[in-house]
Amino acid sequence: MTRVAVNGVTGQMGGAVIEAAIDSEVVVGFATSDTDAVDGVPVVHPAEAAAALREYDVDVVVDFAVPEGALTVAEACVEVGVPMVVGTTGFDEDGMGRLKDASEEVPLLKATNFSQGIQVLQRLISEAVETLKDYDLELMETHHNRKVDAPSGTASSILDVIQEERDVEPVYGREGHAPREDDEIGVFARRAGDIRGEHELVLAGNDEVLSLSHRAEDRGVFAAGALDAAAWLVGRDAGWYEFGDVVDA
Ligand SMILES: NC(=O)c1ccc[n+]([C@@H]2O[C@H](COP(=O)([O-])OP(=O)(O)OC[C@H]3O[C@@H](n4cnc5c(N)ncnc54)[C@H](O)[C@@H]3O)[C@@H](O)[C@H]2O)c1
Ligand SMILES: O=C(O)C1=N[C@H](C(=O)O)CCC1
Repeated sequence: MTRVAVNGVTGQMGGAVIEAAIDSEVVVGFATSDTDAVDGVPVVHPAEAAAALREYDVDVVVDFAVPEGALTVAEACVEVGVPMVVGTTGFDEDGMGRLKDASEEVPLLKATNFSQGIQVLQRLISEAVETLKDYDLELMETHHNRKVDAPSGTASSILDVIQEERDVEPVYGREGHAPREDDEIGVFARRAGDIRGEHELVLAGNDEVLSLSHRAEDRGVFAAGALDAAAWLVGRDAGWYEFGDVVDA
């Protein structure tokens, strides 16, 4: 059974990972909270992560925290030689560089969205944008009212997919006199209730509208995907991996 450490263990996703762990065992968690344990899982401060990885004989780390915390634990993974699955979003360019550096020493798999549906949505979007070359594109994401980063990491990844096919300039919201330029893509982030995650791309032109969308109905979909990725990652060579590698396996 894969022995997993969860970074961000006292959070919404940390709880979902513990709940979803059936073929894996969550043996320890990292968080800055004062909590000693959550659902029977011991909680350790991230500054002590390296020692905990050794003490609990961890096979792989699953991370759903904050960028600063993910980077702290990534350093511990490099020190001890433990693979890491990174689910945290909102990294800046420097943070992404530090993750890439870590992947030179350990297997590191990063995904902004661990649902299989978003993997398929991204592939559909790539084909649609390539085919409907002159259609206007607008992107919207909706998440719960506790989400602290915007737009979502998933929306940023969708933008990356689009920009592989077309040179578009993201416009994050519009107000006042704001005529639409041909190369724009409007990006809108809504925050409300406990919405788990909705993403929609609209392609409009030629007297028709195509809408491609995905809705996550439970955080368990992300937790299950991350645990599948974690089991897949153990034993691989050091390097940078993505969730598409797991979905296609
Ligand atoms: N990739 C995906 O599929 C996916 C899915 C859901 C959420 N997420 C991302 O996961 C992250 C967490 O989401 P959430 O809803 O669980 O948030 P949350 O706020 O509920 O939980 C965050 C957790 O991180 C902990 N934390 C804070 N500072 C820390 C530090 N320095 N070191 C270690 N832990 C620290 C908090 O104590 C808490 O346990 C966000 O970035 C979110 O975008 C990714
Ligand atoms: O709940 C969140 O926060 C989510 N974050 C990821 C993102 O930023 O894309 C994935 C969807 C849920």
